[in-house]
Amino acid sequence: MVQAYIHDDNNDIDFREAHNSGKSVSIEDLEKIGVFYKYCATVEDVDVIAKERNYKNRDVVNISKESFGNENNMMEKLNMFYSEHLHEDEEIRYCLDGSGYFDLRAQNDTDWIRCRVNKGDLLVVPAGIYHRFTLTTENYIKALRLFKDEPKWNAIKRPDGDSYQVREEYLSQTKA
Ligand SMILES: CSCCC(=O)C(=O)O
Ligand SMILES: [Fe+2]
Repeated sequence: MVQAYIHDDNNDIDFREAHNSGKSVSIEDLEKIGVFYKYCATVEDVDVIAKERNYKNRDVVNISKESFGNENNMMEKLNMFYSEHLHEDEEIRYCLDGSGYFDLRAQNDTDWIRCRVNKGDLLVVPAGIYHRFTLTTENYIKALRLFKDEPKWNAIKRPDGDSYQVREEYLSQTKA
């Protein structure tokens, strides 16, 4: 089950630590910022949602020291995922094993909402939301990435994303 809360914004400790401020965030609050969450016990459960939401393609990513050869290569990748960005498509991730944190900008565009995903958690991050990703201190995730069309990963960093239509559409759909 996803665990969501306001990030403590303490940049003095590793971004893979929990950073739990103690202010919890509900699934309903996640829905208000356009995020879809569902616990799926099996990949067959994911297939049902993929059919409903017309996700036609998928691949698997494995992020760990072993999959990137060494700690430095892994950290380089983590630093890329951790820089605030948005996508023009949904970011659809199902945790097959391990764990990770998806940080999502709250409606106030100031707080980070941290979502910890573990095995079985399906999270859909909407197009146009600023977000970032990191591993937990477990340093390992294996995730299914689903796509509406061809698999692609095009991250648009802040503030470049501000001028994108998908950003304006996201803001108009989720304004408080
Ligand atoms: C677990 S996939 C890594 C996260 C990602 O693809 C992203 O933040 O865009
Ligand atoms: Fe992303």
